[in-house]
Amino acid sequence: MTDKPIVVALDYDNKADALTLIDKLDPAMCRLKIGKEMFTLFGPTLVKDIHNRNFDLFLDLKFHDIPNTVAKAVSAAADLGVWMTNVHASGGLAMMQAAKNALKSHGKDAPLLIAVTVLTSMSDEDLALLGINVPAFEHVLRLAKLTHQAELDGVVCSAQEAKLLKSTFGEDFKLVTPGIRPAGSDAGDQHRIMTPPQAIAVGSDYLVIGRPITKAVDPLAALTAIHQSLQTQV
Ligand SMILES: O=c1ccn([C@@H]2O[C@H](COP(=O)(O)O)[C@@H](O)[C@H]2O)c(=O)[nH]1
Repeated sequence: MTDKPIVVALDYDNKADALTLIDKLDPAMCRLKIGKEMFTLFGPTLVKDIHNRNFDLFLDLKFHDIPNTVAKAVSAAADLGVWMTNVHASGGLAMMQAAKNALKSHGKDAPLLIAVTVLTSMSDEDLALLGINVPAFEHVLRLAKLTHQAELDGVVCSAQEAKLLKSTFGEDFKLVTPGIRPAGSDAGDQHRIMTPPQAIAVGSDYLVIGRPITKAVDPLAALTAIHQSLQTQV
């Protein structure tokens, strides 16, 4: 199992609430993620606040635009010193290659760069509405192949595709899996889900977990329970 596989997704509209939770967490137990909501509301200052608390930060902005624009956005994310950032694989090979090239000048300080395949909220039926008439796992595999060809560090996928992707691309290709739900917890808008121990067992490197922790009555207890459920299976 990867060192510190849990990435807590902070989707708050209130910075004080987010910092209250962060101040209860231990950077030795988890990494953090902020996405479009928190970055739009609180910007690079929030990134600094999180870095000052010694957490690795995944800046989940899922860039998807023309290659030149995405390259500049990824470079700006790298300038913030984040641990990981991402683009949409659907932006295509040239876009992903431009993003990767933009990180060359950051050398060893470059963040991990991964690409979103098929959002974990999407089912086969949702894909069919877009004219994609193959099961989600096939489209994930197709986009992961493109991502691998562009020499990115890995993909965002669901844990349901993890076994297939690990056996196809090998151990070094990182699998970052949202749609993680402890047994009995509410799936919400997520479709392709798996429990934390199952996700690790099938090859997920990083488990992105939001509401099962942040909406719990006791978020620290929820995180600790998930952390312990992973330790017992090592
Ligand atoms: O395919 C994807 C890509 C990103 N996400 C993000 O992960 C978290 C999941 O939060 P939960 O509350 O655990 O559902 C959220 O920030 C999404 O933007 C994803 O879910 N699926």
